[in-house]
Amino acid sequence: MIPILTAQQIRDADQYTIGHEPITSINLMERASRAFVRKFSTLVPGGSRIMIFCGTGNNGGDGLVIARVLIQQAHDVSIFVVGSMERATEDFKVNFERLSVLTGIHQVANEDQIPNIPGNAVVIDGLFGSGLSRPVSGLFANVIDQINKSGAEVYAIDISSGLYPDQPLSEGAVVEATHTISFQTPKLIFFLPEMRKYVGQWHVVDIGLDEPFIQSCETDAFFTQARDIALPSRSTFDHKGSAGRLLLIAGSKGKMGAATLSARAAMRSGCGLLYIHTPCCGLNILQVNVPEAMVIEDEHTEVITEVMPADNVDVLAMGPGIGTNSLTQKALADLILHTSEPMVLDADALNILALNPELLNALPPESILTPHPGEFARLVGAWRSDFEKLEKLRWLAKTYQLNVVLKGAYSAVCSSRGYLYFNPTGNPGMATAGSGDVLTGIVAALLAQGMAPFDALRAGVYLHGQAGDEAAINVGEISLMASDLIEYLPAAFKKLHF
Ligand SMILES: NC(=O)C1=CN([C@@H]2O[C@H](COP(=O)(O)OP(=O)(O)OC[C@H]3O[C@@H](n4cnc5c(N)ncnc54)[C@H](OP(=O)(O)O)[C@@H]3O)[C@@H](O)[C@H]2O)[C@@H](O)CC1
Ligand SMILES: [K+]
Repeated sequence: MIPILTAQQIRDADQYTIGHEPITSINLMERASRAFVRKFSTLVPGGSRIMIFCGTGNNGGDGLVIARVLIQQAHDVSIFVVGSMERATEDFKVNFERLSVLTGIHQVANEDQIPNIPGNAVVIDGLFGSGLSRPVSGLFANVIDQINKSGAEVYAIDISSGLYPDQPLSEGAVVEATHTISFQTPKLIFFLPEMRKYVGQWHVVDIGLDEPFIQSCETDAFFTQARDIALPSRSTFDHKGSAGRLLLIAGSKGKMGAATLSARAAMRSGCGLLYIHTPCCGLNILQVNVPEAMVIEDEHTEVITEVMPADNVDVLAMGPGIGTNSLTQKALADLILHTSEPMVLDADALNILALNPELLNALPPESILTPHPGEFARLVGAWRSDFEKLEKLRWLAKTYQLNVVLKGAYSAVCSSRGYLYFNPTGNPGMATAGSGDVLTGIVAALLAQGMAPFDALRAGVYLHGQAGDEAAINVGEISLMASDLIEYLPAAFKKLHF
């Protein structure tokens, strides 16, 4: 996993690397900027007119190095330095001298000197990086306004000017980048939907900061990588009873599709034995659609009214398609009170929890919740910013000792200790009916096979997204539907067994 560092930790990593590699700070700037150019060159067609805007801090210093390297590669480059040279950093000054030998540098000291930016130009934004200390206003804001209005493609160096790596949106001007080429580690804001407009598509380039130092930084947020995902192992002497016995409590009249999707996803995820508790109306549907499962009928024809834990199952999962009938509410409450092992709750089970919040206290510790943003809001109330949303996620997980995933782009998986792991897989095509039911089946099956609850959740979210990515390659994001996720689960599992 990749630790997500604060602005201060990034500065510390820079300083540590300078002192211990050792490398001079001017050479580290050179190395970072050359890494930027290597990535930039893969994204921008040759022959583009490139306009580089620099502040006089080290982000601007990077801009000057990038200008020099691009000029040496025969690109058409114009450079604009905004703000006072008196405040320039040492490394900026050295690179200013080096560049001056090769080309003229435009100074922008007032509004009249802001250049016209054609829509077909490529802008490189080096106004501010991680050293931003206040909202951007005045001349800098005017320059940013021109950049945003121009319609040109914008490549931010390290981070869009006006954004803090680890804080909510400031009130000042912010560059709306189409791409951000960031140094060494992704920044927290890259994972937040409200920042998308400013960050654009992000890329991280290795600038050789000290890896042991980065790994030793204390943080509670990470970006999950494939190598972090463990899977249950099968041994020669396994039989269906030892490969995980799951009781899925799902379905109600008109919502048997949710039960079917969950059940099939569980079987595709290695569940050894699957029981499905469902209202009588679901019997035939499930027997036909999931012949691998054993179906237990509720007394009621249309909704679930009573279900208890049984000795012959390892894990309980409840929610897909169950509705929120008062009889089902009571069934869930009774089940929770009689269960001591971690269970998986999704969909209407979460809505029932929101209607009866006292049940949260009774949930077995380490249970797993898989809300989408609507269900999450019902559980914790509305939020004003994505930062507040993450705080609420941590609060829910820590207060009730739960493992919770907040589904969406970069689904945030939170452990009961409040550690956040952003998931790298998945695509917008997965925002489709039944997608969540598939996730429930995958996670419950992994849990039933003996994985620790947090590991099962993180792996399930990763595999679900990977199946979505495999499906999207073949059917496209628009046509993608939840049953495709199940079809492509084998490919997702195979990919992890490299
Ligand atoms: N450290 C390293 O070795 C490496 C660093 N690298 C690069 O350096 C970047 C960080 O550089 P940095 O720390 O110099 O800060 P940067 O963002 O350029 O600007 C600071 C200047 O802006 C000013 N200022 C701030 N806010 C303002 C506002 N709203 N309006 C107006 N002014 C404002 C601020 O003023 P002050 O707050 O001091 O008053 C100060 O003068 C980093 O993102 C990466 O690109 C790489 O080369 C790798 C090696
Ligand atoms: K920048």
